[in-house]
Amino acid sequence: MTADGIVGEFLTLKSETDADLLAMQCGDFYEFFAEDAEFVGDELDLKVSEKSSHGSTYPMAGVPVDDLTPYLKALVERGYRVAVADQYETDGGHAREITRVVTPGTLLETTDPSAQFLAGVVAVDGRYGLALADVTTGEFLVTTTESAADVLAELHRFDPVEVLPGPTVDDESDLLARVRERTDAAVTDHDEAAFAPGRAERTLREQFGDAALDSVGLDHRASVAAAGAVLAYVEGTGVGVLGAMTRLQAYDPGDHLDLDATTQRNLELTETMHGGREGSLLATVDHTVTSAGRRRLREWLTRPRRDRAVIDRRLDSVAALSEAALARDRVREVLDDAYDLERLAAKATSGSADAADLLRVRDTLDVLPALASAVADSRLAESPLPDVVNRPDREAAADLRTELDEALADDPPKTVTEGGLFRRGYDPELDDLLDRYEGAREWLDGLADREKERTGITHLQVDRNKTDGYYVQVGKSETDAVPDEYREIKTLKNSRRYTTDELADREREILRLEEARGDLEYDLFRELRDRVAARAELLQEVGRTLATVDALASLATHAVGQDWTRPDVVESGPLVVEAGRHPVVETTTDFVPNGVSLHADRRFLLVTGPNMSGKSTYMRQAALIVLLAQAGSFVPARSATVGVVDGIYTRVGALDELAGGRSTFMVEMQELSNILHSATEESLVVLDEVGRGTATYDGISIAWATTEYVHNRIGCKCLFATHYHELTALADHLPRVENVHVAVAGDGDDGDDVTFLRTIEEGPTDRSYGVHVADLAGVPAPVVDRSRDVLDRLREERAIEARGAATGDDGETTQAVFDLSAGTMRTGTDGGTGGGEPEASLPADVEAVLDELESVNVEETPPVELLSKVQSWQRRLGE
Ligand SMILES: Nc1ncnc2c1ncn2[C@@H]1O[C@H](COP(=O)(O)OP(=O)(O)OP(=O)(O)O)[C@@H](O)[C@H]1O
Repeated sequence: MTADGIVGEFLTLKSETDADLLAMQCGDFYEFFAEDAEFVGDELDLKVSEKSSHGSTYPMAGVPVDDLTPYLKALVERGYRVAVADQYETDGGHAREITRVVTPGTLLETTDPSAQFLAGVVAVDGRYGLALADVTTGEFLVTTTESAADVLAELHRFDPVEVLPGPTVDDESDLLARVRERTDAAVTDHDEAAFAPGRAERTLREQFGDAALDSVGLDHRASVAAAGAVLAYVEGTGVGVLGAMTRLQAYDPGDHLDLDATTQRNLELTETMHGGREGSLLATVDHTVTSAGRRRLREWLTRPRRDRAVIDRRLDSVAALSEAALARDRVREVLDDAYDLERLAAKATSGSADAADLLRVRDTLDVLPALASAVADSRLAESPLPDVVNRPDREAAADLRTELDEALADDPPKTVTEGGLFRRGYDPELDDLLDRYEGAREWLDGLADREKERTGITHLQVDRNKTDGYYVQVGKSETDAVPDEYREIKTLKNSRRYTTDELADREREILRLEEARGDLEYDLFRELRDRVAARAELLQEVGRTLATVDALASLATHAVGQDWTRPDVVESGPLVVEAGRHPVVETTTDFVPNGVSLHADRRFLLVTGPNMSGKSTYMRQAALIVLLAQAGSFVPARSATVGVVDGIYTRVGALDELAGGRSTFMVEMQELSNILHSATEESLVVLDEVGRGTATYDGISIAWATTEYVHNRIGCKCLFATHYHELTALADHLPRVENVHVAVAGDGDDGDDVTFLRTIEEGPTDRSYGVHVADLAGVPAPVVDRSRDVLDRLREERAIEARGAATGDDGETTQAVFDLSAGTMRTGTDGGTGGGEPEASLPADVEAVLDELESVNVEETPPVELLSKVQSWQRRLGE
C-alpha cells in the first residue's frame, strides 16, 4: 500500500532512517503515524486516533511541540532510538527533514545524574579498542585492551547506556551476548565504514586537530578506530554536542586495579547481586551533595588506582577533611550551591542552554572562590586541597562569571525569543529599543487618565488582548460622549471597544519594538551562549574540581561517621588488618570485627567454618578494605596496612548464574579459569567454595589442585573458603598456606544450640553444622532428625545406607550402602559387591581400607585424589 499526503511523507522519512521510531513535526505537534503510533500509544499511554489520508486511515498519536522532550526521554531510556523530523518554512509553504536521531548514548536531555557513556568497541589486529564518550559531560576516554574479557570488565566499570560494536566484534558473538546479558546497554549497529582505522583517524583529526591527537598518543589502530567511530556516530545523530568533546584522553587500564566483571558484581560495588542500588558499597559510602560528585565517587570505587602517589594524595585530603570538622561542613555547604557544570557546558555547546542555565553557570562559578576560601582553613591549607581548587584558571572563571552577571536579568523567562533576558546597560542598541518601548508604554499607561479628563467619561479603560490588540473600552451608559475620532471595533454587553489612529500607530510601534527586542535579545543571547560554549573546557575543569572536592568530602564524612581509619598503603606485599569490618554489613548489623594477616610467609588462608557463620562476609571484607584503600578512602578497621595489589579476583557462590544456557558448574569453572589465567603475584584472589558445584570427589580434587597452583605458581594473596575439611590438611604441606576458621559455640548435635561467634581464629574447623542450619531454615523435623541420624552414622562408620520404600516386615529396607571412604556403592542388605565382604578376622574398618587399597587403579586415579585417599586411609587406620 502506498500512502500519499502527510502519512506518505512520514513513511518516506521513516524509510530514510534506521531509527526505531520517527516523531514528525506537524505544526504545533510532533506526530507518530502508522505502526509507530500504535507502538508509542502502548509504551507511553498516548491516545491513538485515526487519521484519514487519501482514502485510507492510519493510526496517529501526537504530543505538543513543547512536550516532546519527556516523551523522547521515556522512549530512549527504554532503549529505543527516535528520529525527529522538524518542519521549516519554505517559499511556497513548508517542508520537513530529519534533524536528529536521539539514542540512549546521545540523549542530552537526560535527567539521570549518572554518567551516560556511549561505548564503541572494535577488534583490530588481535587487540580491542574501546572508546567511551559521555555526551552529557564531554568526557571522552579511549583505551586498548588485550582480550574480550578485559573489554567486558571495562564496560562493567563504565556501565554504558549504549554500545556500538564494530564489524569485527559482531563476530565475537560471545562478547556481545555477554554485553547484552550483563549490562542494560542498548546495542546499536553502526555504519561499518566508520570503524575503518583510516576514516576514523580523519574524523578524530578534524575534531581535535593534529597536534592534540598526536599528543594523546593513541597507541594502537584499534583505539583510533573505536574513538573515530564513536565521534562519527555522535555527529551523525545531530545532537550538536561535538563542541563539548573538548579532549580525548587515552588511558591505560593498567593504571587501575584489575576488577573483572564478575568481581565487580560479587563485591556489590554499585549494585547488589539482586540488582538494586541500595545496599551497594557506593550507596553506603555516598554522602556527596552534587551529582557530579557522585559520578566522581562512583568512578573512584569502580576504578581504584595502583599508583601509590595518587592514592596517598587522596588519602591526605580525606585525612585533612576528616580532622577539620568545621571546615568540612563549610566545604559541603558551599558545594551544595553548585549545579552540574560539565552538563551545563554540554548544553551550552549543543545550543540547548536557556538563560536560567547560564545563570546556573554564573552561580556555580561563584562557588569556586567560596571553596577556595573554605580550603584556606589552617587545617586544610597543608593538604593537597588548595592545589585541587586552584587547578582551574580562577581568573578566567571570575571573568566569565562577571560577564554573565552583567548580562543576564535576575529572573529571565524560560523562552529565549521573547526578550526580558538582559539587564539594562548590557547592549546600547537594546537599551535604545527599551527606551523607546518604555516611552510608548508610558504613553499608553497614561492614556486612560488623559482621555477621561479630555472627554469627561468616567468608565474608560485602556487594555489589550490577542484578537482586538490595544483598545479603549467605554461603559455603555457613556458611549454617547465618545469623541468623533473613536472608531468602534466591538460591542460587548455592557461596554464598547474603540480604537483611534494614534492608538493604532502606537500599537504598531509597540509590536515592532517588541519584535525587534525579541530578535535582538535572541541574537545577543546566542552570542553570549556561544561565548560560554567557547569556554566549555574551563567549565568542565571547574566542574571536575568541584566534583573531586565533593567526593573527597564525602569519603571524609563517611570515615568520621563510621569511625574508619586511614590505611597505610605500601608498595606491595602485606595485607594486615586489625579489627576490620565489612563496610556495608557493619551499617546494618552489630558487627564483630576481625583481623586479617597476610604477608610473605603467609599468603593463603583456608577459611573453614559452619554455613552462615560469616566466611563470605570475612573474605569480602578483606577485598573491600583493599579496594577502598586503593580508591583513596579510609577503611573500616582499627588499623590497616595495605600492600597495593594489581587486581582483585573473586569467585563466589552462584546466585543467578544460569543465564546463557551455561550450567552453574560450567560458569564456576570458567570464572576459575579466568582467575587462574589473570592473577599475578601482586593480586588478591578470593575463592568461595570453589568446586562445590560438582560431585564431592571431583570438587575436592579441583579445590585441592587449585590451592596448589595458586600457592606454588601464582603466589598471590588468597582467601579460600571451603566446606571440604579434607583441604585443611594442605596447610601441613604447603608452607604459605594457613588455616583459619570462624568460631562457634555449641556443636549443634541433638538439637544443641549453636552460637555463631563471628570471630576468626587460627586453625581448621572440622564440622560444618549444615544440619543445624537446615533446622534453622525450617526444614521439616523428620528430615532434620533423620539427617542427624545419618550424620551420626557417617561419623561413626564413614558409610551410610540409603533407605528405600517399605517392602519387609520392619517397614524399611536397606537398598544400597554408600561407602563414603571408598566412594562406591554396595548394593543389597548384605553389604554386597563393591567393597567386598569383610572378613571376620579383621575389624570392618581396616578391612574396608584394605579393600579400597586393593581396588584403586593407580594409573587412572588423579594424583590429588590418590593423595586424599591415602590421607583418608591413614586417618581411618589411626582411628
Ligand atoms: N563479623 C560479623 N559480625 C556480624 N555479623 C556477621 C559477621 N560476619 C557475617 N555476619 C552475618 O552472618 C550471616 C552469614 O554470613 P556469610 O554469608 O558470610 O556466611 P558463610 O559462612 O559464608 O555462609 P555459607 O557457608 O552458607 O555460604 C550474614 O547475614 C552476615 O551479615
